[in-house]
Amino acid sequence: MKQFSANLPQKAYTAQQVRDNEALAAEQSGTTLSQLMQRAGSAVAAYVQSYCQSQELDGAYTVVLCGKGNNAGDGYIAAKLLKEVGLRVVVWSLFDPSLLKGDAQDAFKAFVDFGGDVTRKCPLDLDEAAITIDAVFGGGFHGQLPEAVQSAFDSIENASTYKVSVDIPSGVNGTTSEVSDNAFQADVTVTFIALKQGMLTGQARGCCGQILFAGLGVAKAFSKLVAGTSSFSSEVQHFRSIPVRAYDSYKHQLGHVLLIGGGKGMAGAIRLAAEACLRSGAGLVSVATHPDNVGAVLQGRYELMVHGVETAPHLHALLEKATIVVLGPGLGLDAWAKELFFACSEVTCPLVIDADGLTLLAQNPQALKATVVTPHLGEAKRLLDKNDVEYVHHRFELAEKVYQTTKAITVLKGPGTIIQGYERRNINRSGTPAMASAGMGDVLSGIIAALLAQQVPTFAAVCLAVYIHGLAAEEAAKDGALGLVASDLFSHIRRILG
Ligand SMILES: NC(=O)C1=CN([C@@H]2O[C@H](COP(=O)(O)OP(=O)(O)OC[C@H]3O[C@@H](n4cnc5c(N)ncnc54)[C@H](OP(=O)(O)O)[C@@H]3O)[C@@H](O)[C@H]2O)[C@@H](O)CC1
Ligand SMILES: [K+]
Repeated sequence: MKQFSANLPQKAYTAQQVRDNEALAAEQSGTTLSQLMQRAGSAVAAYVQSYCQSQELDGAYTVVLCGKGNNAGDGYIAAKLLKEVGLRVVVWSLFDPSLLKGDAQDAFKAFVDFGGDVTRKCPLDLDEAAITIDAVFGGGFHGQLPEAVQSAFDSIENASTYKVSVDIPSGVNGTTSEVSDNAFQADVTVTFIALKQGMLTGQARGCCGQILFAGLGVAKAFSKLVAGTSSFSSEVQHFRSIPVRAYDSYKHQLGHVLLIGGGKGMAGAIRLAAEACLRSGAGLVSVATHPDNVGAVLQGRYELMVHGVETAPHLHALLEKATIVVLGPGLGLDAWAKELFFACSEVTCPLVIDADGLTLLAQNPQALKATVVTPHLGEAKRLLDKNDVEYVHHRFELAEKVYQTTKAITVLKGPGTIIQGYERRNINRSGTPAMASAGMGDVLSGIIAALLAQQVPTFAAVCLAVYIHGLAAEEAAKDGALGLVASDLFSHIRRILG
C-alpha cells in the first residue's frame, strides 16, 4: 500500500478535531495510537527515501529536528527507519528529551538503542545536510515559537537543505492558520489522518510547500466520525452548473453586467474587471465611470459600453437595465465615489462589492445589501466591529465574522482563498499566488459577475470564479508571465472556460 499520496481529500478539519478523535478513529480501525505513530514515522521515512532515490542521494546526511510532544515521536521513528536503510541520520533535539512521554519517549529510546545520535546543539554545518526533517511541533502547537526554536529555524532557512515537515510545519497553528515568527518553511509537508484547515490558507499555506497526505489506515474511520469544517476543493464539479449555451443564444439571454468604478485618474481597475467579465461570458457589459476615463476604458475593448457618469441621476437609467452590478474597482473615496455608492441603494439585482466599495460599505454598513463581498485581509478588518479585530490572524473566524456582518457570501482573498456563505465554507485548492499582483482582485470580481450573469447559482458561481481565477494564475505563472499581471490571466480564462 502506498504510504502517502499527492491526492488530497476534499474535507478539512481543525487540528484540535484530529487530536480529539484520532484515538477513537484508531480504535474503530482496529489499531492503536502507538501503531499510528509507527505508521506516521514510516510514511515520512518512505517519502524521504523516495526523494533520496529520485535525487540519487546515497547515504545522505539527514538532520531530524525534534520537539517534546508526539510530533517528535514521529520524528524519532522516521530517524530510526532512515538509519536502518543507510542514511546518515542525526537528531537535533530542541528540548530536553526527558520531557518526552509515552510512545514518543519509547520512540526516542528505540532510536538511541539502535545507536542513533541525539544532540542538543546544531550537529553539523547545515549546508551538508541534504535533508532536514521538522518534527518539533505538530497539532499541539499554539502561540509563538520559543526563541531557541526560532533561531534554529533561522539557520536552517538560510541553508541549502531540503526541508520536510512532519504533519504540520512547526510554527503553524493547524486550527486557526496563525503563523509564528520564523515558522518552519517546508518544501514538503507529509500530513496525517486528515487535512488540517489551518495549513490551507494565508501565510500558513506558504509554510507547507507541497502537501502530501498519509491516512495511516484510519482516515476513512476519522471522516465518518467527524464532520469537516470546510470543503477543500477545486470545485470542478461546479463547471456543470454553467448552463450549456444554446446554438441560438444571444447576448440578451446571458445577463447584463454593470460595473461601477474608476474615479478620476483610476481607469485601470474598472477596465480590468470589465474585460474579465466579457472574457468570462457575460452577454452585455456596461461600465459607469468618471467622464475623464471613458476613452481609456474603451480603448481596444470596443465590446464594452462605457458611460461617463457625473452624478447619481446618470446612474439610475443604467442600474435599471443591469441584471448584475459590480461596485468598487478603482472607485475612490471622494464625493463622486460616495454619490455613486449611495445610488446603489436602489439595486435589487445581485450586487458584488469589492475594493473601495468595501471601504465605503465599512463606513456605511446599512446603506447597501451586498450579495458577494470580496475583501482582502485589510478590507475584511475594516468591515468588522473593533471588538472583532482580534480575529485578524484567524482567517476562518475572520471570514465567518464578515459573513455574519454583511450577510453576503464572503470571499476572503489571498493564497488559499476562503469562501464563506450559506453555512458552507470552501477553501480554494489551487492555493496560487492568485492575488499577488495589482489588478488581480478586480479580475476576480469581473469573473464572479459574469458567472452570476449566466445564472450560475451564487455560491457555485463564487467557488467557480475563484477556481478559474486561481487556475488562470497558475497557468500564467507556468508560462513564465513576468510579474504575473492581471492581463496575463485573460488568455488563460478564455482557455479554461473553453
Ligand atoms: N496522538 C498520537 O498518538 C499520535 C500523534 N501523532 C503526531 O503527534 C502530533 C501531535 O502531538 P501532540 O499533541 O503531542 O503535539 P505536539 O505538537 O507534538 O507538541 C505539543 C507540545 O508542545 C507544547 N507547545 C505547544 N505550543 C508551544 C509553544 N508555542 N512553545 C512551547 N511549547 C509549546 C505543548 O505544550 P502545552 O500546550 O501542553 O503547554 C506540548 O508539550 C501530531 O501532529 C502528529 O505528528 C501521530 O503520530 C499519530 C499518533
Ligand atoms: K512539524
